[in-house]
Amino acid sequence: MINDIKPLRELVHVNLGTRSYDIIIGPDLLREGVERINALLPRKRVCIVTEERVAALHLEKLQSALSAGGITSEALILPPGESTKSWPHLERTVEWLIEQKVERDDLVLAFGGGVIGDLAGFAAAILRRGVGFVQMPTSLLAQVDSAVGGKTGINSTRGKNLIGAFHQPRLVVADMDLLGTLPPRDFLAGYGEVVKYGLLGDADFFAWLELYASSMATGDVAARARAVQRSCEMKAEIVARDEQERGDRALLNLGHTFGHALEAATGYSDRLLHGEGVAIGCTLAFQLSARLGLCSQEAPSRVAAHLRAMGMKATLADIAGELPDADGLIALMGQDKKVKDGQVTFILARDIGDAFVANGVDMAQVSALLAEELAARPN
Ligand SMILES: NC(=O)c1ccc[n+]([C@@H]2O[C@H](COP(=O)([O-])OP(=O)(O)OC[C@H]3O[C@@H](n4cnc5c(N)ncnc54)[C@H](O)[C@@H]3O)[C@@H](O)[C@H]2O)c1
Ligand SMILES: O=C(O)C(=O)C[C@@H](O)[C@H](O)[C@H](O)COP(=O)(O)O
Ligand SMILES: [Zn+2]
Repeated sequence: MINDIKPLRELVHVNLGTRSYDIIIGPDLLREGVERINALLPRKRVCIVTEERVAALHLEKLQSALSAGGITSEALILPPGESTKSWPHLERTVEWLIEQKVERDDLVLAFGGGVIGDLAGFAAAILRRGVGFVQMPTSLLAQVDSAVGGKTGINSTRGKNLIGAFHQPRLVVADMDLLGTLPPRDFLAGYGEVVKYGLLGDADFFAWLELYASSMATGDVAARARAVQRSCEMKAEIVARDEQERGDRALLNLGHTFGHALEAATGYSDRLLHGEGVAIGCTLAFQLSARLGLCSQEAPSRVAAHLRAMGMKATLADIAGELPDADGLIALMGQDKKVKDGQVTFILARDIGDAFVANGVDMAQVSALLAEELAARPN
């Protein structure tokens, strides 16, 4: 049984030439994390960017460990939530880092979920035309996805992550112990991105998740560590071959063409978390693939069944409140970063574990699918 296995410390390398770095994964990583940060620092001082919920639970311990390792630290504590990924908080963060006289050889420490990682990473990318940063992800979503690969940025009211830069971290420290305090809804939202990896490129991993993901949700640290490791391996491999999404890095966007439109439609609010939008978006991507005759009818049913078994949102019917009509959702997709020549790009699938990047998709089929799914929502 997976839950009898003590999780070990694992290491995944992101191979990007001079911008290469390690992801360390495991329980009880504070000491090793601090040692590795120390090795990267010419002067023994870091500026931590974090947010209120994470700070209340974990900041003191982090600062004590840094201090025990001979590193002084200052912390900026921002409000939690998606709305922090915005111009005002970016400005506040950059100005604070300037006030702290952060130099190019210093490190900014992003200590939080995907919101803090994306915002602090972007602040580091633009400050003095680029200072170094380290990701210490505290949510499942950030450990399996956002802390890795160097996509940093903030949202525009017109679309998700529309302002940003590619800026790779120098190190990622994914300490499993931090996940112990994550609320169940946020854990499951992060799980949406884990499922995505199985669906896009590893059918065996998806089958493993069908067996073990429920024990992950109830606290099985070994199962969590394995899922984080496999997700990071897959992301590292894709990012190493296409760092700036000129080609098949877009596979990591499975579920996101729909998901980002749904997040915009729900105002980047608690109505729909990013990972929840991705999970629903994955079901829609498989439904569209089946409708286009690319995969079997069973594939989307299997995706939705697994999400439901995990207690997750699986279809548009699971989003409470008003949604735009099909044309409205398609209009929101028009701001997607994968749009080429005015045409929306989708990530579709031939089967579970076999996704591909699809251009020139018949938008009448997309519209018909969305109209059917919207009509199936309870009034
Ligand atoms: N850059 C990328 O490649 C990439 C990839 C995926 C997602 N993202 C972005 O990541 C964001 C979503 O990330 P997220 O789900 O981590 O959201 P988040 O940062 O808002 O964290 C989710 C919630 O969990 C809380 N939290 C975080 N760690 C905690 C802990 N250890 N204990 C208790 N509470 C904790 C936060 O306060 C928040 O309420 C979105 O903005 C999304 O666009 C970026
Ligand atoms: O790293 C990537 O590449 C991804 O697409 C990962 C996604 O999970 C993530 O949500 C990313 O921020 C979306 O990228 P975007 O370019 O569509 O904003
Ligand atoms: Zn995502």
